[in-house]
Amino acid sequence: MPIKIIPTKLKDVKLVETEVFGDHRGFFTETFTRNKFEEAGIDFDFNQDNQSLSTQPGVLRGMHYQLAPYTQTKLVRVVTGAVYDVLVDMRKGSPTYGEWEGYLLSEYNHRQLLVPRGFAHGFMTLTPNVNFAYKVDGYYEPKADRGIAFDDPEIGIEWPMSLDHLVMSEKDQHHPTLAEAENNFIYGEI
Ligand SMILES: Cc1cn([C@H]2C[C@H](O)[C@@H](COP(=O)(O)OP(=O)(O)O[C@H]3O[C@H](C)C(=O)[C@H](O)[C@H]3O)O2)c(=O)[nH]c1=O
Repeated sequence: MPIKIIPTKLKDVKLVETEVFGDHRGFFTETFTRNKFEEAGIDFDFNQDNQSLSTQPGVLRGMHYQLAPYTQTKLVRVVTGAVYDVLVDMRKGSPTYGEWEGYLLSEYNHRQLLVPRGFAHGFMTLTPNVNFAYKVDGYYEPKADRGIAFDDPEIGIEWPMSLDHLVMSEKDQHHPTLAEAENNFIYGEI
């Protein structure tokens, strides 16, 4: 079965579903198969694999990106648990610049999300013990690591849980707004 691609409201952002083989033991799925993904139009030279564990519901990581030339395409998925995954289009000139969209990714729907370069990415955990795994096609570069505020009123992300008791890193509590943020993304040039 070919990879199923589900388009989204945001330009160039895709949800991805691979074939899941369930049986009395559980399930098997190929989470990444280069030729099948290429046939589906997802052709990136992933060079780093990441995993994070978030132990509680209400952990919010984001909204992160790396400045050019250290931008990253990300292929993200949830191994255990469930998250509300959110993207913001930061590409100046994009038809969806400044817009956001959220996606339910979980161990149950097996959905993956392709995050193009030039998007801020974050997620809120909906369950305990969320193992979040993702591939990137650009190495981590601390000097290019940036973020925008998860609660930027001009973006207006509608998170599914109360913002009163979030579990966040110190840096994620103090990002600038999109309007204030350092941003060198030009649509069509990254
Ligand atoms: C991202 C990254 C981090 N680190 C180190 C840096 C820190 O000492 C530690 C935790 O990093 P951070 O707090 O940035 O981790 P997250 O909050 O999960 O950030 C990630 O989560 C959001 C949702 C993303 O989309 C990004 O991939 C990434 O920013 O891992 C590395 O050594 N390599 C890396 O590639």
